[in-house]
Amino acid sequence: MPARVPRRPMEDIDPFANAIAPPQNESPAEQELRIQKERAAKQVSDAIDAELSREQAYEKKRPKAVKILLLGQSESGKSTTLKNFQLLYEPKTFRAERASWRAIIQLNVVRSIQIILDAMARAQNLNDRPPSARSSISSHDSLRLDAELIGLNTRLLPLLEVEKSLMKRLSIPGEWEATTRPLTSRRRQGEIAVNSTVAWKGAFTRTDRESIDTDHLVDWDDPEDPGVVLHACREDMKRLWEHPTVQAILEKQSIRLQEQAGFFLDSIEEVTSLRYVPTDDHILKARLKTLGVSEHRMRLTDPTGGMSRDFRIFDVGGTRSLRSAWVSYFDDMDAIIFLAPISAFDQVLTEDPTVNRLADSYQLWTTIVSNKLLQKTNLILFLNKVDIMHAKLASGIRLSDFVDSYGRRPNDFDSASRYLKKQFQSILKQHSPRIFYCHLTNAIDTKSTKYVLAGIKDMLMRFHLQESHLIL
Ligand SMILES: Nc1nc2c(ncn2[C@@H]2O[C@H](COP(=O)(O)OP(=O)(O)OP(=O)(O)O)[C@@H](O)[C@H]2O)c(=O)[nH]1
Ligand SMILES: [Mg+2]
Repeated sequence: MPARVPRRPMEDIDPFANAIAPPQNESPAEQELRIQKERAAKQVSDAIDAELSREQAYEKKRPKAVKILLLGQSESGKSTTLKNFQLLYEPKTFRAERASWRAIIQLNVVRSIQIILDAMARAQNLNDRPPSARSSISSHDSLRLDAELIGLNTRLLPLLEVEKSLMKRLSIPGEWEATTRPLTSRRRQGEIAVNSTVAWKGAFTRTDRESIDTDHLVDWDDPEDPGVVLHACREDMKRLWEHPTVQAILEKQSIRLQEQAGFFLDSIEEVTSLRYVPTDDHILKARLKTLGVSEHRMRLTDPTGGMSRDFRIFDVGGTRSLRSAWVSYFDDMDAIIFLAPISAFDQVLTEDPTVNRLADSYQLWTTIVSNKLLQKTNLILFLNKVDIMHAKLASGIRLSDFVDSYGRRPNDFDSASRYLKKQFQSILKQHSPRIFYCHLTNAIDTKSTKYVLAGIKDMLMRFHLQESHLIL
C-alpha cells in the first residue's frame, strides 16, 4: 500500500487563502454575521464596478477635448497666459501652488540683486584699471563705489546661499557656486529655468494639511526657510536698489531692471516680510523660463447650456533652441494662441543679440500662418505687454528708431499698436484666408485677461460644437 501523503493545509499553499479563511471554531451566530457583512461588501463592490463602467461609456461618448497650443518667443507671456487660464478655471489648484511660487519669487529677487552686484563689479573693474587703459574705454562706467556700497555687497553675500538652497530644493539644475570674493566673482547670468518634467511645484507644497488657507501653505517652522535670510537682508537690498550710484551704474550700462521679467525690487518690503505668501498678481509676475512642453487639463463650462468641455492647453519653451519641438504638437490642435510682445521692439533676443525681438516675432508668425499642418487650426494673436509698450512710448523711446517703416507717424500707443496690428494682419493675409483674431493684452492684468480668455473659450466651444454637429 502506498504511503499516504499528508495533505498540506490551504494556508501553506496560498497565504491569501489564510487571510480570508473564516475563523476556526466560528459559532452559527458569528457565521451569520460574517455572511451578512460579506454580502454588504459585495454589494458595494458591484456598485463601484457599475459606476466605473458607466463612466467609461460616458468618456467614450464625451466630445473630444479642445486643444490649445501657446506659442511665441521666450518671455512673450505664454506661461503667464496659462496661469491666467488656471486662475480662472482651476482657482483651487492655482492657489494651492502659492508656496512654490513664493520660492520662485524669492529666486527672482536674488537674481535682480545679483544683476546689480555684477554691474557694480564691472564698474569697479574699470575703475581699477590703470589710467592709460581706462582712457581707451568709452566714458562708460567710471563710477566710484563708496564704502557703503562695498559694505552692502559683503552683507548681501548670504543671498548666494539662499539661491543655492532654493535651486536645489526646486530641482533646478545649475552650477551656482557661492563665492566669498565680493565684486569680482564671475557668476553665471543665466535665467532660472525648469523642465516641465520636473515636479518643482511639489517641492514646497505641504501635503500634511487639507486646508488651502494661505497661512497653512508654507511650512513656517522650516528652519531652512529662505524667507528668514531674505527678511534679514531686506533693508540692505532696499538701500542697494535705491542708492543713487547704483541707479547711475545701471543707467550707464543700459540695464532697465524695472522692465525685466520677475522684477520685485519695488515691492521688497512685501515680498521679504516674514510669513509672505504671494498674491495672484505676484504669481503672474513671477518669472520661470519653460524648458520642454507641459500639458494642462481643465474642464470648462459651455455658455450655451452649462455643458462642460475638457480643455488641454500646451505650454512650450520659446527660446530658439527649443522651437524645433513645437512641430510635433501642430497635429490636431483646435487653436493656437500666438503671443507677440510688442513692447520688445527695442530689444534683442537673449539667445542671439543680433536679432531684434519684434523682427523675430514677425518671422515666427509668418512660419506659423504659412504652415501646412496648421491650415485648419484657428489662430489667435495676442499683442502682449501693452502696459510696457505704453510706458516705453510715453518715456520717449521712439518706435520709428527701430522700425524704419513706421516713418513719421505719431509716437503714441494708439497709433503704434494699430500699425503693428496691421503688420501682423497683412502677414496672415499674404499666406492664408483665415480670419484675423487679435487682442491687445496685458497678461499680468488678471481682470482684462479674464474677458479675453472667456471670449476665446466661448468661441472655441462654439466651433467645437459645430464640428460635432451639436449646434447649427
Ligand atoms: N508687464 C508685463 N509683464 C508680462 C506680461 N506678460 C508676461 N509678463 C511677464 O513677462 C515674463 C515672461 O513671461 P512668461 O509667461 O514666463 O514667458 P514665456 O513666453 O512663457 O517664456 P518662455 O517660457 O521662456 O518661453 C514674466 O515675468 C511675466 O510676468 C505683460 O503683458 N505685461
Ligand atoms: Mg514659459
